[in-house]
Amino acid sequence: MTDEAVPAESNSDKIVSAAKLQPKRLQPLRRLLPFMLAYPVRLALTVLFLLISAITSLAIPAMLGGVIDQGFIEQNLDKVSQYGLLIIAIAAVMAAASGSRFYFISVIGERVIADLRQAVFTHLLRLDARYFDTNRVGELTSRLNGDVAIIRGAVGSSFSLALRSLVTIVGALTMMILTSPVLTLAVVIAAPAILIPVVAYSRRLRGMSRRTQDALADLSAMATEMLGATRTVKSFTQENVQSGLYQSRSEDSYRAEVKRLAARAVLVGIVIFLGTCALVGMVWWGARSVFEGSVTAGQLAQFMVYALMASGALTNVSEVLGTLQSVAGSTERLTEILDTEAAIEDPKSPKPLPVPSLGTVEFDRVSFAYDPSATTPILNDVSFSVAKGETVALVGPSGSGKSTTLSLLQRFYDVSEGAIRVDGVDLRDVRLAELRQRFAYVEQEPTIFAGTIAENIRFGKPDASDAEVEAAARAALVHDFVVDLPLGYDTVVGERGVMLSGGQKQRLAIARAILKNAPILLLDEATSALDAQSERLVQMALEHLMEGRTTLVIAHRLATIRDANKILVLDAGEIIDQGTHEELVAKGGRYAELAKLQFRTDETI
Ligand SMILES: Nc1ncnc2c1ncn2[C@@H]1O[C@H](COP(=O)(O)OP(=O)(O)OP(=O)(O)O)[C@@H](O)[C@H]1O
Repeated sequence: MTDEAVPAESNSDKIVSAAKLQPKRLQPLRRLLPFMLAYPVRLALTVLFLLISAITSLAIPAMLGGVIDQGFIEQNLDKVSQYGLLIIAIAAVMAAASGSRFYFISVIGERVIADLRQAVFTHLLRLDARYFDTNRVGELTSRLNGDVAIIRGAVGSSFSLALRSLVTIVGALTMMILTSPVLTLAVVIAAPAILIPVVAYSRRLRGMSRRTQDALADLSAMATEMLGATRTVKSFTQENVQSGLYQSRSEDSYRAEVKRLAARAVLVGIVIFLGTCALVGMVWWGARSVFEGSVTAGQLAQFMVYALMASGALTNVSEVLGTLQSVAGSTERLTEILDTEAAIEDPKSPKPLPVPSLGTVEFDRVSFAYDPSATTPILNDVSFSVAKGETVALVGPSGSGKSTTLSLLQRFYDVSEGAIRVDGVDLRDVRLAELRQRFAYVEQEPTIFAGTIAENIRFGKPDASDAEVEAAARAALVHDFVVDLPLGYDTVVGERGVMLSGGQKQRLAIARAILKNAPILLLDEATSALDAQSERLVQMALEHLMEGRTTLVIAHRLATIRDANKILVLDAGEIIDQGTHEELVAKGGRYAELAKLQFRTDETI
């Protein structure tokens, strides 16, 4: 009985999946069609091999009927041999066709997945900053990985199985009718007696399965969060607390799963019992027909094989439909990304920026809010201009809008009112790539990628020669520590540059900016103090970078501020004062207060 329990259990699963089916939820699958239709030859070959394999597999039971009636019953060994050879020949064709069908549909599946993944990734990179403000990166990568994996697992095999099963059902039913219309009618009438109770019961299972999945999702979200923050967990000695929390959630998931399994066990029992009753009924009815002489023994055997093929195919279809439903869900989540339009795109008729660059920046009565419905703007009526080669420092308390100013300048967001001009041209009239080529941006906490040092420096100019990379590295004082590394520029720096010190990371980011060689430098000075030696090296690297470039700097260091041609004092999104350091100090007031509190003076101590 245990041997039977295995297929019976998987059948119940399939039937449960069928019960979950809601046809309209399969609609998103249509979006996969264009990806498949892009490969018409492979698709046509798949259909061809599918038909050949289905037809040949239907021919074999017909041979079986002949073997029994003309071979076994008449005890004619020659006939058995003839049919045997025929079956072997048909099986050879069927094997070749099935293998080819599997190969072609799987290859199409892989191709579709690769194309879809690429389309989503490319599209995501084009979307604007606002999109990433409102969508969690973790969720997006999970869509890119998880949803693609779900589709990948199903597209090739499930489509193949669904097509083959549908053809088999139609073929087997036709052959059943041809073999014995009366027996077919009996089967068709008896089938609902089994299906109805099973479907009704499996509805209960549906809700349970969702609860298990929710509990599991909760568990994996917690693991991702905690494993990404092991240092914080250890530092606050929360290992045991978090482990306990994880355990209690894990137990929830376990209990939900046990409940579901118990319910499924009942379903398996129902399926085994009703299935056996049906089989006994069919054998009894078939035997009666043989005794009456309305069918031969061979025809009965043939009929039963077709009936088994049809029921196998039916359970396959139901299983596939269940799988396709989750594929539809994943497809929907991915196409949602593809359907999102970037709020910031290239203008319809772009204007060219002057060549060579004028190196000027102008904010003209700019107002801006991240949330368009907000009543108080983040920047309010901000106007200033930076001439070629000038250094302008932005200072102000936390949250006053300094980083926002640099984001707007690179057109990560569009201004709500007013205009920003670079080299005399409104940002919104310039192609995004052309605009951003004008800036070298050094972030406060520079992004270091998991590749090698050379790859990190080359990030903005992938075709730079080794000599150019080294020249930039020398200017940024990166070369000195690189030569001491065993693999030099080919040293892998680890995710987020974990193998580098804070000062080294900053110099690496400066080398990257030097190599980009853009006319306007946007600099967000690090607030965290480096030791004096590191600080001096970063300062020297920055001086190389600033040479001959227009610079807009969010300043935290007194040295930068002293050297600036102009200081803009921001407060709550407004420029409350501007001038040189000496002028502003002489005025006293807000700037002098701020300077005392905020600016790092370690270099003057
Ligand atoms: N992506 C965002 N979405 C919504 N609000 C934001 C976003 N970025 C910043 N803000 C808000 O805009 C205001 C200005 O932030 P901004 O980062 O420009 O200030 P800042 O002067 O650079 O501050 P800090 O010196 O602390 O970096 C803050 O109130 C902040 O909460």
